[in-house]
This record gives sequence, structure tokens and C-alpha cells, in this order.
Amino acid sequence: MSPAERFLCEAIDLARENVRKGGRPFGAVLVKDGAVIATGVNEIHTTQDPTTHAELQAIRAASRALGSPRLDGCVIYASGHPCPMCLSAMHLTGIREVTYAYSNSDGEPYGLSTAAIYAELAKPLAEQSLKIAHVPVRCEDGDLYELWRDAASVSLDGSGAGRSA
Ligand SMILES: Nc1ccnc(=O)[nH]1
Repeated sequence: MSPAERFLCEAIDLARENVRKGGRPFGAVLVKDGAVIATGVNEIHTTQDPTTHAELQAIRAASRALGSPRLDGCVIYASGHPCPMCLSAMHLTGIREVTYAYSNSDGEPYGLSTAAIYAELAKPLAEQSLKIAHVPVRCEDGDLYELWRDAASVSLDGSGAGRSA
């Protein structure tokens, strides 16, 4: 069994255990330099928080463990195809690689596919079902982003390092 297959089996084992505990069948393992540094399972059934997907929970745990919101060089092994929310979180943290075992097609008959969201996001914004409006209001007390830039300038090197979105 390849290292990737081993980590995927670990993610699937976590997902299986989560199902036994009343949760959804999703697990994730986060690996850095060949070692597992964090794991996660889908916790929506206990948290009532719709963002507690397995991959996000692993990212949260890894960020806590490393004391940083940057997870460059880390790889995620997920039991199921990551949803767009989790994929975005990977982009935000610098994770450049994810491998999954169960596809959206595998999940479709069970209501476990996020393919519909991917299809929606592939459309131009104006054609998506979620209404997104830009109202460029500027309130009093100065510009919000200038406030941030000026606050950033008090950091030691003035680079604003680590403050990217
Ligand atoms: N890939 C996933 C889809 C849905 N929920 C999860 O936790 N993970």
C-alpha cells in the first residue's frame, strides 16, 4: 500500500468511526513531511455548525498545533471529495495538495455529493442562484482599509506579513 493509500485508509477509518457515533461519513488527515499532524471528522451532528466539515476540522486542528494560519507544505487526505468551502480554506492556508477516496459520483446516490455547488460556482457570478450585491457604501470616520493599512504599519517590519486575506 502506498503512503497515500495508507493516509486515505486512515481518513476512511475516522469517517467510519464517526458514522458509528451518529455523524456523517467524512474524515480527513493532514500530513506534513510525511507525518500526520492533525485529523478531523465531520462534526455537524454535535456542533450544529455547518462549517465543521472533516477537512476544515483538520485544518483548524493543524493551525492550532502549528500556531499559524499558514499550512504551506501540508497535504490533506480526505475520505470524500472536498467541497468548495474546504477547497477554499486550503487555498487560504497555502495547502497545495489534496487527495480523496470517495468521489462525488460515489456520494450522489446517498445525498453526499457537493457537485451541485461546484456547478453553481462554475457559472458567472451574475448567473448564480445566490444573489450577491455590491453596494459601495463608505460611512463616516475615514476609510476602513486605510485604517487597516495604518494599523499594519505599526508592525515591526511594516510588511504586514501574515495579514493577507
Ligand atoms: N468532503 C466532505 C463533504 C461533506 N462534508 C465533509 O465533512 N467532507
